[in-house]
Amino acid sequence: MTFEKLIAGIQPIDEKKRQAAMERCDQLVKPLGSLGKLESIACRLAGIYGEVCPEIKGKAVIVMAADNGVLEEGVASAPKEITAMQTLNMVKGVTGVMVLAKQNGAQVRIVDIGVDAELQGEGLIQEKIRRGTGNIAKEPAMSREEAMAAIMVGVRQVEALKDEGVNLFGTGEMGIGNTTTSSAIVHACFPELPIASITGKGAGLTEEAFLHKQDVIRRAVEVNQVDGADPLDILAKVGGLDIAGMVGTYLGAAYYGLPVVIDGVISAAAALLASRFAPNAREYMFASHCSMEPAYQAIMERIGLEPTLYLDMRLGEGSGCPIMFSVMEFACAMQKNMETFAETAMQDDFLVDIRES
Ligand SMILES: Cc1cc2ncn([C@H]3O[C@H](COP(=O)(O)O)[C@@H](O)[C@H]3O)c2cc1C
Ligand SMILES: O=C(O)c1cccnc1
Repeated sequence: MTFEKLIAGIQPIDEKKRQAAMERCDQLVKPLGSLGKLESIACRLAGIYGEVCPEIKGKAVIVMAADNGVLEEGVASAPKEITAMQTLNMVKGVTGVMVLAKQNGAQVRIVDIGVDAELQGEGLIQEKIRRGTGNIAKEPAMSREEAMAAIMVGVRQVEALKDEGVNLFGTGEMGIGNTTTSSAIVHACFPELPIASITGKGAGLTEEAFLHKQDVIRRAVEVNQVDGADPLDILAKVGGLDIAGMVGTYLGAAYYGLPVVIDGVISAAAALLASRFAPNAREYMFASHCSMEPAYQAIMERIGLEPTLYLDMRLGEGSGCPIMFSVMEFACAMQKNMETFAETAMQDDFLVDIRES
């Protein structure tokens, strides 16, 4: 598959099916709108799957692990080795996303797309484009070709899982320093926003290092002369391999007409770029929880998505996705298993009375 074919193949969702689902939802034995976001989730899933009563058959979070060269600027409290260590912990099944996914019954695919170490582990997918990226404060993270290759890694993961029966995806990552690259992407896309308003402390930082992180984000976009209108330029110059792989997950899911869940701020930065590559891709995205990182809200407001859950989470890894999968399963159960007033064979005049009260 070529990149051009991928982008050209991303179609809008089936609006007629979404409308038909809304009609059924409005007929269910409940006051109109009373199941809130479960209703809008079920109806958008109906438009995606082309079924009035959508059904989730298989779920997977795809975790992209990579190192970020910008770490040498002192923008993160954790050392680089944590990326490799935590990737192996994922393989062992003991990290946050692994435990939450197991609880939901979702599988997790862990992809080494650019960790700066030779990793081995059962089930670890080896798709290393290069060992870590360049330091974006001084040079591009990677070449355009490398960014494109990393996107296609994500697309191929979706393709393989789809063939195994997965029809709901989640995006995850592991890469120390990637809240810096995420904020740099947001700065390149929305230069009008003050950098302080789109920068957070990531996994934890001192006040002094936090101010320095803002300066690094400013310099990264300046030094690389990023073209804010070209998503590939942004991704290659100030992004990362982890984020590029996630862009591929979004675009792949949208190409195959399947829903995909956004986790935290890094995942949201990838969603932002994916929607710049293909505006229709946004219709396949579901926001899970509201990350505590400030750039998250800035992205969501601008791409027009609303977080579903407020859990004060700021872990990343894809940890919000399995929680959202459960919410989406509840939404499908509502749509399929509740009965309509007509199905329960109530009298029409009585029905009008109670529904209008
Ligand atoms: C032990 C540990 C486990 C993590 N799991 C996810 N992250 C999260 O923190 C990193 C981003 O934050 P920053 O930009 O500040 O480095 C990413 O790896 C993200 O997944 C972790 C971070 C740490 C330290
Ligand atoms: O929102 C996130 O995903 C996040 C926040 C802080 C650190 N790592 C991830």
